[in-house]
Amino acid sequence: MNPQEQIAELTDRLNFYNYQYYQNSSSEVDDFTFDKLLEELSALERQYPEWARPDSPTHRVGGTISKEFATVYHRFPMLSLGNTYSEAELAEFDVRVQKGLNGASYEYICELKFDGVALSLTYENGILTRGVTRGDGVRGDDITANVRTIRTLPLKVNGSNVPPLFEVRGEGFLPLAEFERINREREDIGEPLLANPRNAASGTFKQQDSGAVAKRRLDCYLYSFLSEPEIFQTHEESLLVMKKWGLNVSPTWRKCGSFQEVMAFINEWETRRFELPLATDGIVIKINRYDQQRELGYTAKSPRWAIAFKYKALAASTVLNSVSYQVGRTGAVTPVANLTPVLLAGTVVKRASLHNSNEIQRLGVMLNDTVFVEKGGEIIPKITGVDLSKRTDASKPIDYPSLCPACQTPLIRKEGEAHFYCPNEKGCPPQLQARFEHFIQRRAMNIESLGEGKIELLIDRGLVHSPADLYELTVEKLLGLEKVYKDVETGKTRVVSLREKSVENILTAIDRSKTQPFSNVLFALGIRYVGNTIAEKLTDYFGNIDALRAASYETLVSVPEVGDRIAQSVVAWFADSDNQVFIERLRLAGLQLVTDRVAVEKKGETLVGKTFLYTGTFVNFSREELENEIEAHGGKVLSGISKKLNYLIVGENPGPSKVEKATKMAVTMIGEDEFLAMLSS
Ligand SMILES: NC(=O)c1ccc[n+]([C@@H]2O[C@H](COP(=O)([O-])OP(=O)(O)OC[C@H]3O[C@@H](n4cnc5c(N)ncnc54)[C@H](O)[C@@H]3O)[C@@H](O)[C@H]2O)c1
Ligand SMILES: [Zn+2]
Repeated sequence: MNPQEQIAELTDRLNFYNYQYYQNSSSEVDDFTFDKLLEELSALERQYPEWARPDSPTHRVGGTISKEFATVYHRFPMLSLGNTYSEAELAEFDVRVQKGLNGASYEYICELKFDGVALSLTYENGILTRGVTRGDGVRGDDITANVRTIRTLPLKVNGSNVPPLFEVRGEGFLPLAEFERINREREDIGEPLLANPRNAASGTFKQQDSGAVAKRRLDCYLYSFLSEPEIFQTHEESLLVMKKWGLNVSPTWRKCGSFQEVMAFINEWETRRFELPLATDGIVIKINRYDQQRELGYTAKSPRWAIAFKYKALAASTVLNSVSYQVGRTGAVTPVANLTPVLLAGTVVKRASLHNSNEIQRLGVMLNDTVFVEKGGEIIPKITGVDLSKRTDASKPIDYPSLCPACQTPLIRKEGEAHFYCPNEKGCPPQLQARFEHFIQRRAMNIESLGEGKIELLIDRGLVHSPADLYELTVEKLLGLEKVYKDVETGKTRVVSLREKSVENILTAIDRSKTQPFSNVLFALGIRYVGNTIAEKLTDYFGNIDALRAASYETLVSVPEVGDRIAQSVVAWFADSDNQVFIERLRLAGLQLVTDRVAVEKKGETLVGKTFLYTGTFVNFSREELENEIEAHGGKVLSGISKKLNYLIVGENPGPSKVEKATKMAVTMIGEDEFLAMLSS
C-alpha cells in the first residue's frame, strides 16, 4: 500500500470504529488499539498533508448526533482531550505548557478519567432545564428526560450567588455494581450480557423510553463549570463551589504543583482506581487558572491546557492449568480458566472467564499455555491472548466436553447461541440447585436463611427435589442435619449444621414467604426470560396464575414489553405437565397466585425521575387520585420531606409544619395548576 492508500484505509477504518462506538455503543477494537491507529494516521497525515482526507478523524470530535432526539447546538463547543499512554509524552506536554506560559508559574488539577459518556447540563434560574450529549462537539442529542433520571443530579440547585444561567459538564456512567446487577439479571433470564459499563451507559442514555432508563441507575460526576461572565478564577474554585451547591463532584481530584506530583498521582491511582465504584481509564490533567487556560488555547479537537494520561489495561502473564465447566440455572455451560495464581492490580488472580467455546477458538488457547490476563472495567479478569513464544510440547488442545460435566447428559447448542446447554433441566444437580437459589432470593420468595450451603445440604439428603417440597419441611426433618464441605482449592473444611435456631429461622422464613406478592411468585417460578420486570408486567395484565396459564401466544405478545421469545417461553412452560403439578402444589401450600394490587395505568413520562409529596386538599383530585396520577406519569410519591424530595404540591389548607419544613429545606413548592402543567409538559 502506498501512503495515500494507507491514509484512506486508516481513515475509513477509524471512522467505522467511531461510528460503532458513538452510534451503536459497541467497541470493535480495544481503546489502546484505536488510539495507536489514530496516532499512526496522524503521523502519516503530518508527513503527507496532501493526502489527508477532509473527513479525517484526527481533526474532529468522534461522536455523532442521531435522528431519534432533537438536535441542540452547544453554547460552548464540547471538545475531546489529547491523550497519551507514556510518561515521556506527558513530560513533553508539560514542556509545551511551560513554553506557552512564558515561564510563569502554574498548577495542575489532576482528576480521574471516568469512563462513561460526556454530558452537558444547563441550569436556568437554578432549575435543570436541559441535558445534551457531546455529539459531534458542535451539536448533540437532547436527552433531558433521560438525564433527569439520574438521582444524584439535582433538579434544582440552591446556593448563594448561583448565576441565572450556567452549564455544567460531567461524565454520565453506570456504576460497576449496577452493571453487575443488570448482567446477573440478564444472565438469569438468558439475555446476552452487556459488554462493558461504558458501552452500557452509552446505550442506556440513548434509549427512547426514560422509564426504562430510570430502571438502570445511571450516575454522573461533574467536572466542569461554564457561565458568562465567568464567576471563578480557577478550576479548583469551581470544583469546590459545585460541590457546595450539591452538584456531584468526585472527591478524588488533587491539586499538583509540579510534574513529579502529577506522576505520583498517576502512580497512586493505577491500582487504587479499582476500588472506585465506577470504571476509569486514566487521569485528566488540567491547568488550574482560567486565564492561563485561555492563554494556552485550543486545537480544533481539544484544549492545549489539558491532557489525558490513559492507563494501559493492566495485564499479567501466567499459565493456564485447566478449564472447569460451570452449569448455570438455564443449563448454559461456561468455561472458566484455572490459572497459576498471579498478582494483578493489587489482587491475586486464580481464575478468568473464557465465556464460551467460540472464545476459546478465537483465542486459539491450549492447556499449559502461557496466557495474558487483563483487568478492565469488569470485576472478573479475562484472558486476552496467548504468549506463543512460550508454547511448548506440553500444550494440549482444550477438549470441550460433549457431555454435561455434572450429569453426563449430551450437551446441545441452539442455533445462533454461543453457549452449549445441558438439556437435563429437571435432573441436573447444579441446575436444580441454581433453581432453588433463584426461588429463595430476596426478590422472589425471600427465604434467604436457606442460603450458604443449606439448600445444598437439603438437596444432598434428598429432602427436596422441587421448590414445592420446601413447604413440606418440618422441624423433625431438619433438626440435626449436618454436612462437611471441603474447598477443593484451599483444602479448608466448613461445617453446615442445622441446630434449633437455624431450623426455626428457616421454617419461619418459609412460612412468611407465603405472603410474598404474586409477581414475586411468578418470578420465582424461574420461567426462562421472565425476569422481575416482566413478572410485574404479566401480573398487571393477567392478575392471576390461571388467566396467565390460559393465555395464548397471541394474547401474550400483546402485553407491554412481552416479545416473541418471552411469549413462546411462557406458553412452553405452562404446557409442561410437571410444571402444572408444581403450581398446584404451591397453591395447596398457600402461596399468592392472585394479585391484590390495582394496576396503575401508564399515561406518560413527564414526571420520570421526579419525587413528590402533597399537603392539603385539591380541586381536581382526591389524595388517592393524585398519587395515581403521579405514578401513572412515572413520578414517585415520597412519605416525608427529605433531601430526596423535589416537589411539595400545596393544596388548600396545607399542613403548616410540612410547608415550614419544606421552606427550610428549600424544596420547590408548586400549586395544583403548576402540577397540572407539569403533567402535560
Ligand atoms: N474501541 C473503539 O472502537 C473506540 C472507538 C472510538 C473511540 N474510542 C476511545 O475513545 C477515545 C476518544 O473518545 P473521546 O473523544 O471521548 O476522548 P476521551 O474519552 O479520550 O477523552 C475526552 C472525554 O473524557 C471524558 N472525561 C472523563 N473524565 C473526565 C474529567 N475528569 N475531565 C474531563 N473529561 C473527562 C469526557 O467525556 C471527555 O469528553 C479514544 O481515544 C478511544 O480510546 C474507542
Ligand atoms: Zn447436566
